Amino acid sequence: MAPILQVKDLRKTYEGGFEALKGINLDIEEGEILALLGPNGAGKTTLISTLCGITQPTSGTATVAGFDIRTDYRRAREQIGLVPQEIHLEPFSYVGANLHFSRGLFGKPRNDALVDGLLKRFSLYDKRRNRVRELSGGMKRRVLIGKALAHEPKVLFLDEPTAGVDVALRKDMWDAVAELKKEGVTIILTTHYIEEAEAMADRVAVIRKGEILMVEQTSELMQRLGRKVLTIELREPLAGIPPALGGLDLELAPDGLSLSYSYDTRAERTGIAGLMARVQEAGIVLKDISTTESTLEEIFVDLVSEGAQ
Ligand SMILES: Nc1ncnc2c1ncn2[C@@H]1O[C@H](COP(=O)(O)OP(=O)(O)OP(=O)(O)O)[C@@H](O)[C@H]1O
Repeated sequence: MAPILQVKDLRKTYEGGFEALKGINLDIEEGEILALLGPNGAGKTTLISTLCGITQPTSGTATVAGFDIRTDYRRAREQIGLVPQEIHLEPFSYVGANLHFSRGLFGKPRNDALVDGLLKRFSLYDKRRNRVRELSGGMKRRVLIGKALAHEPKVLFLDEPTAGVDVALRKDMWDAVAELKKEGVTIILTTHYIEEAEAMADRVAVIRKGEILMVEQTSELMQRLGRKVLTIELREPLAGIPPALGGLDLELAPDGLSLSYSYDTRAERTGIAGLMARVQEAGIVLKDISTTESTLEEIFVDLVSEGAQ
């Protein structure tokens, strides 16, 4: 099956000459969750806005469910639900009406059951007759998601869905996204919360200065770039790293009670066996050993700073 979203050499140069997108290529399969990660100003919002027809690309093509975003704009846009970064809602409008109205904008017939279902899913049903201005910030954000889904789009863009949202609501949002995925909705989200990408996304695309540095399965990215740290807890504190362990990439904790050794999981030889033999030879008594893997956050920071050099 053809990818639901196909982006080919998409470029955007803003008036004034700033190149915000420098030839983006990206294919997204139906039902996939892709996290778009990148530092401030990387071009994430520009990419989303371009795909949604809010911003005109300078060159390149993109299709949504086979419809070209330029030559078949209306039909392409119909396939998309957009949850923008900023909350734009008319304060005096009613919650339920927002969803009905949004559906109507796409020329879809009124569907009370569908709108009620969305209101219930996002715990807004009891508030359906309230005005937007009576809602909390988190509730408003949920109205935005309900609105974006009211015309039954195939692809949902979430531009930083959980920015400024408390932990409980963030978890709710993750659950809602997981449920939408089960229904076959394709989701592209931008986030600064890297644990969010790690928890939800099937693939992660890293974008920096208008270019995609990499797109990879979340699990493979972790494995490919992941480093592990072996921590050796000691029975007796060490004042310094003993000469017998010199030349190894070791760090001693400030309290002298643990040594940590960072190694590449991809390497043919991790050096762990040699390290352990030397620890034993040096007469160091161990209390415990553990390993930890780098989080996506660490990988991401590494990648972005590597690119910056
Ligand atoms: N209308 C515009 N005119 C000129 N430059 C713009 C315009 N909109 C965005 N830019 C520039 O394009 C670059 C990419 O911005 P964009 O908003 O796409 O980044 P982002 O990755 O979404 O950032 P953030 O994480 O901060 O939301 C930035 O350098 C920004 O200043």
